[in-house]
Amino acid sequence: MNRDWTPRTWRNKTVTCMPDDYPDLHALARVEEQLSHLPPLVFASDTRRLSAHLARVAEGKAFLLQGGDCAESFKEFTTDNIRDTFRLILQMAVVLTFAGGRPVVKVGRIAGQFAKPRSSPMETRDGVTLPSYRGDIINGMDFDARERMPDPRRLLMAYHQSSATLNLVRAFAQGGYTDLCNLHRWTLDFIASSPQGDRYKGLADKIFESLCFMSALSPHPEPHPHGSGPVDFFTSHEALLLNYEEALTRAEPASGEWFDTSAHMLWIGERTRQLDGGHVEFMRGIQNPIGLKCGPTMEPEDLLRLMDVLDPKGVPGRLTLIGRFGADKVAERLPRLMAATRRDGRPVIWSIDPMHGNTHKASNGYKTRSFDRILSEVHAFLEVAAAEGVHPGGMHLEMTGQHVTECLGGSLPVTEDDLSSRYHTHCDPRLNGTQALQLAFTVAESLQAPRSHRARAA
Ligand SMILES: O=C[C@H](O)[C@H](O)COP(=O)(O)O
Ligand SMILES: C=C(OP(=O)(O)O)C(=O)O
Repeated sequence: MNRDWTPRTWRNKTVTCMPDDYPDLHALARVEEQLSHLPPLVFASDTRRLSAHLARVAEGKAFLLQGGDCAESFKEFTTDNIRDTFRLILQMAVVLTFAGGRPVVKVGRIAGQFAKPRSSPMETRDGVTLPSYRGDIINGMDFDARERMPDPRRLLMAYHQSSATLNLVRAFAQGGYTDLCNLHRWTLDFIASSPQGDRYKGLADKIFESLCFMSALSPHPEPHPHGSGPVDFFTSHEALLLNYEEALTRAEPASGEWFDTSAHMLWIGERTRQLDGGHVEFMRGIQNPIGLKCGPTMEPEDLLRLMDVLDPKGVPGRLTLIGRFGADKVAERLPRLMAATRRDGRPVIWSIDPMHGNTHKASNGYKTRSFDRILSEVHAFLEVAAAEGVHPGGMHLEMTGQHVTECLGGSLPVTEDDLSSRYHTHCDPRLNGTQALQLAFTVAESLQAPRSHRARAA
C-alpha cells in the first residue's frame, strides 16, 4: 500500500485539462461532499474480477475489447443507445473470440465517460470567444456563455446517469441479452458490398453455424435462443476530473485498499500523463486496473518511469498501455516502446487506440476520421507486435451502435457529403455499427492466421 498517498494527494500537484473557472467554489465543494456519501457505482469485488481477466490478457491468453462513446451526454441518454452499444461490443467480441480462439474481455467506455480534455481552453466563433465545451459533467455544448460556464450540479447528474446506465447494462449482461442472431443480419450489408466480402462471409457463416449449433444444444428455449447467458461486462472512462474521482474513491473494508468506485477501469489520457502531475499521482494509489495512453511524443524512458510509478511491481493486468500514434507514425514510434517493455519484463498489456491519432478536418469543416487510416493503424500494431514478439492484447475504440455518419469510409462508405446527415457526437467522430463490426472482422482475420498455423502444426 502507498503510505504517502490518499485520494486527495493529487491536489498538491499540478493538474492540466481540469476546469479552473467554476464561478462558485463553495457550491463545488458542497457537491464533492455530497458525492463522497453516495453509494459506490461499482464494487471492489467486480473490479478485482476484471483485474483477473486482464491478467489473462497480459499472459497472452485473452484479448481486451474496450469501446464506446467518445463522450456520453445527457441528451443522448436513451435505452436504445445503451443497448445498441452494449450489443455491438458483444457482437464484436463474438467475432474476435471465434477467430482468435481466446476469450475477449469486454470493457465499455460507458457509465462515466463524460469529461473531455480539449486542445484549447477557449473556442471562437464569428468573433465571439467562449470557454470550450469540456463534456457534460463540466459544461454544456451549446455556444452560449451560460451553458459554457462550469456548473457543479453536472457532477451529480453525471453520477446519476452513470448509475442508471450501469443498472441497464447489468440487466442486459445478467439477463443473457445477447441476441447474437443479429450478427448475421448486421454483417450482410457490408459483406455484400465489401471487396473482401467472400472472406468475411466465410467467417460470418462459420460463426453463425456455431451459434445455431450451440442454440440446438441449449437447454433454454426462447427468449434468448442464441444468447450465451450472463456475460462479464465492465465499465471504464478517462479519469480526468479528479475531484469527481476522489469523491468516489473508497477504502475496501476487508483490505483497506483504495478503489475508485466510479468505474472498474480508469485510464490516463495523452494530455495528462505528466510523471509529476496530479493525474498520475491519483492513479498510482487506486487498485483498479488502469490504462495509459501512449502517443507519438512518448519516449521509452518516459514510459519506463511512468511504469515505475503506476505499476512498480509489475502486477499482471494492472497496466494497459494504449498506443494512439496515428497511421503515419505508428510504425516508427511503437517498436521502440514495445521493445522497451519487453526488455523490462513487467507484464503490461499492449492495446491500440486507432482513433485519436487519426482525426482530421473534412473540407466541409466536420471533425472526422478515415476508416482506412484506422484500419491501417490497427494492422501496423499487429505487425509491430508480431515483429517484437509481444501479444497484441487489445483494441480501444470510439464507436456507437447507432448508424451515425461521423467517420469516413467503410464498406457502406460514408462520404464527406454524408457527414452532416447523422453527425451526433459530442466531441470526436465515432465508428458506426457497420464500421466497427467490419473492423472486428478484419482484425479477426489477422488473429486467425497464426491460430490456423498452430492448428496445422499440432
Ligand atoms: O477525445 C479526445 C479529445 O477530447 C479530443 O480529441 C480533443 O479534441 P480537440 O482537439 O477538438 O479539443
Ligand atoms: C481523449 C482521449 O484520448 P487521448 O487521451 O488518447 O487523446 C479519449 O480517449 O477520449
